[in-house]
Amino acid sequence: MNLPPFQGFIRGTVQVPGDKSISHRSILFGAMAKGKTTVEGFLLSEDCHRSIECVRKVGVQVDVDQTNVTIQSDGIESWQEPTEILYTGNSGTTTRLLAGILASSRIASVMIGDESIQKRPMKRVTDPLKQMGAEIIGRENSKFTPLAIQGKELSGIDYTMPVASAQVKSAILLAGLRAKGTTVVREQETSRDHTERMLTHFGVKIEEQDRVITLEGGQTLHPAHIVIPGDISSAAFWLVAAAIVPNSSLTLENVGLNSTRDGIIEVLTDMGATLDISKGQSASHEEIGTVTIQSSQLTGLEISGSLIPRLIDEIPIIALLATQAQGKTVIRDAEELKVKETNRIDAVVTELKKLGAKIESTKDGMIIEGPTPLTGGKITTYGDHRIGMMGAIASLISTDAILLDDADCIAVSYPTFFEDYKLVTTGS
Ligand SMILES: O=C(O)C1=C[C@@H](OP(=O)(O)O)[C@@H](O)[C@H](O)C1
Ligand SMILES: C=C(OP(=O)(O)O)C(=O)O
Repeated sequence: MNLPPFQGFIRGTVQVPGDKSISHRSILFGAMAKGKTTVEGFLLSEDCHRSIECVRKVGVQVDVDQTNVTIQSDGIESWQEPTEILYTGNSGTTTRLLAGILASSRIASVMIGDESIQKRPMKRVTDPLKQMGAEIIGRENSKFTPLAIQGKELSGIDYTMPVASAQVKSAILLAGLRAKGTTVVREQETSRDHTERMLTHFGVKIEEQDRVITLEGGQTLHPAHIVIPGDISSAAFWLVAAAIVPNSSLTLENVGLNSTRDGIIEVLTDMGATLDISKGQSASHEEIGTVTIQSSQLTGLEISGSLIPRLIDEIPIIALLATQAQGKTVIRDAEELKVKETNRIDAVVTELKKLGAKIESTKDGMIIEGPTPLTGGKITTYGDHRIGMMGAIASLISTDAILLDDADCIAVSYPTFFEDYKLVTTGS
């Protein structure tokens, strides 16, 4: 896709599509509950379709009507053994959360994903699940998919997380729900807590104190109605666009503002962006609000430690933001980027360098010097939606056209991205 250089400013009001993390959970938890779960504001992206297809294969009925979804299930105890392999595509969230759920079910199943998923680490979930008694076989001693899982009764676990990962935390908690005894997950850094919030919404008793999450086994989920907020990880692309294109002003409505996900707001504020945030009423245990941003002078800063999990998926677009900030931006403690859809440290540094950015990789992040005017060029996405969107936003400030080798991958999380691109650049 060829994106010509842009000469105007960013303006208008955008409602980004539903949150991807919460959309996955609505399907998976709805499939575990006995009865009818209804969802509003569902994200109709490729990754979320993978979650829907997987639960359909175990006998759960899912009806999609635009962004309204109905899940009708007889409960996880009635899941049927799938005759086909469960295909999780590009979705780490589907693969890892489902691994925990299937391990505690009573059915045998096999899961496989696309080329990228086949390279992503699974031992981080298979190890603790096996400690709970799970029967899992996977490539290279359960390091990678395909994973073959024979569901059975598990025992609770007291597990200290070696990495900040909501997918690992969720897999253990979901397995713990049907296990004997208590499951305790201890986090060193807080990762997104959508699972804990949504389990509460489904009537599960779960406690969190000082990064220690505890639940008793033998609990069932009660069907619920879920309202999904706009995805702050999608909103981040427009927030950055408005921050770096001179004379811009943009409003994002109905954005999820969960405090375990709002690191991008903190970074923009600390860099000197002009932001106005009004929090609305929470829906389905998640905070929601409206964010307005205006372009302004930006200054580089350090991003590290507990802030990293709060903005892990936003680092590609934050790197682009940092190319336009005065001084140095240092991103540390972000090794996890190496095991996403692609190695996002290498991908971001290689691709932004092609556009003339002053950016270097480090062992756990990157260092960016700004402000630097960006040229056009050919961006390789590596099939990674977030690299694709970073490239598209770069075209809003580049002097020449940006050529994206594969814009289709953006549909993994944001299928209507280019409609909103047109909206914010043309006003309609
Ligand atoms: O739980 C989730 O919905 C997610 C958790 C994060 O992954 P990790 O758990 O690997 O950190 C994030 O990068 C991913 O996009 C979605
Ligand atoms: C890493 C991501 O998702 P997942 O882990 O679900 O593939 C992402 O959306 O950036």
